[in-house]
Amino acid sequence: INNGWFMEKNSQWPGQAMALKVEEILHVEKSKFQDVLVFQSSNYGNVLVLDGVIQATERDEFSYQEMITHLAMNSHPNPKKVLVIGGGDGGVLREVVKHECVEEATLVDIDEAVPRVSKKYLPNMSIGFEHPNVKVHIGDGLEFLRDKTNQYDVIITDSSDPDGPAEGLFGAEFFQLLKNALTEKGVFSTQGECMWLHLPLIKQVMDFCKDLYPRVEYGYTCIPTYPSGQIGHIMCSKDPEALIREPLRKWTPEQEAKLCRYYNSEIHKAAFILPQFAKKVLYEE
Ligand SMILES: NCCCN[C@H]1CC[C@H](N)CC1
Repeated sequence: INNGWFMEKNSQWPGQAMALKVEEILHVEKSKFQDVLVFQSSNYGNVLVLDGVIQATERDEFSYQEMITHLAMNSHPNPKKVLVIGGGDGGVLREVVKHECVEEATLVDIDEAVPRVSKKYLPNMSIGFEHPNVKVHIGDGLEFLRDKTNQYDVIITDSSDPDGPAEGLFGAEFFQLLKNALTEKGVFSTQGECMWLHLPLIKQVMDFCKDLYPRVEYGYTCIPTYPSGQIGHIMCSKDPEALIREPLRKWTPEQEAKLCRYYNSEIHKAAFILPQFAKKVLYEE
């Protein structure tokens, strides 16, 4: 932070940087896995930063949390058991429990510091931990999955970037373990990175998913404070009949208005309409 500005300079997005004006630094710590920073920004509320990378701001986090969750949840006929890998700030859990069919939502995050810091500085996200059907497990998502078979209807991998503790969540082994852990019509969504910055990585992940799943899609959302203002979700289903690109389940417009600030059944479909440069790389035969 210099002369009152935080700048998200990082080798994963060379030559560019998101900058946010800092009102007050609220928390600085080195956890077992990463540097943790929380600051109050002038115009985006409180901001959570891990290893110098913006993870969530109070002003725009809903875009990412709603889309990574509801694109998957509304692509499953009746999701009762849900697993969240990463997501230690609680935002995805907050979205998962909006679906009344959910009987159990388990969250696995490797770093106990993230839920702890989120509960203190991001109350509108950590509210996700308060639901009675929620269980939290601190540990490595990859290890957690090793002995799970046919257990989860939806798995959401809300990770940081591959450069850091989340590295294993972008590898081929992880997607095989996900497949074992999912039930017959299981659906997963991942933090699928940005089409302006990571197209080769997205292509690589989708290609090894295509060997494992009959349905593989990339859907995206707009979010001002993530690099290049856009982030996607790689979504797969074990059900060859699954649509994914259109919601299988819908709330009424009234429910949508009450429950969501970003997601609705129309933008569910729009999320999978890609610009030519991305469609060509990700879906070329
Ligand atoms: N719930 C926290 C979201 C983590 N996902 C982010 C996606 C964009 C990345 N540059 C940083 C992590």
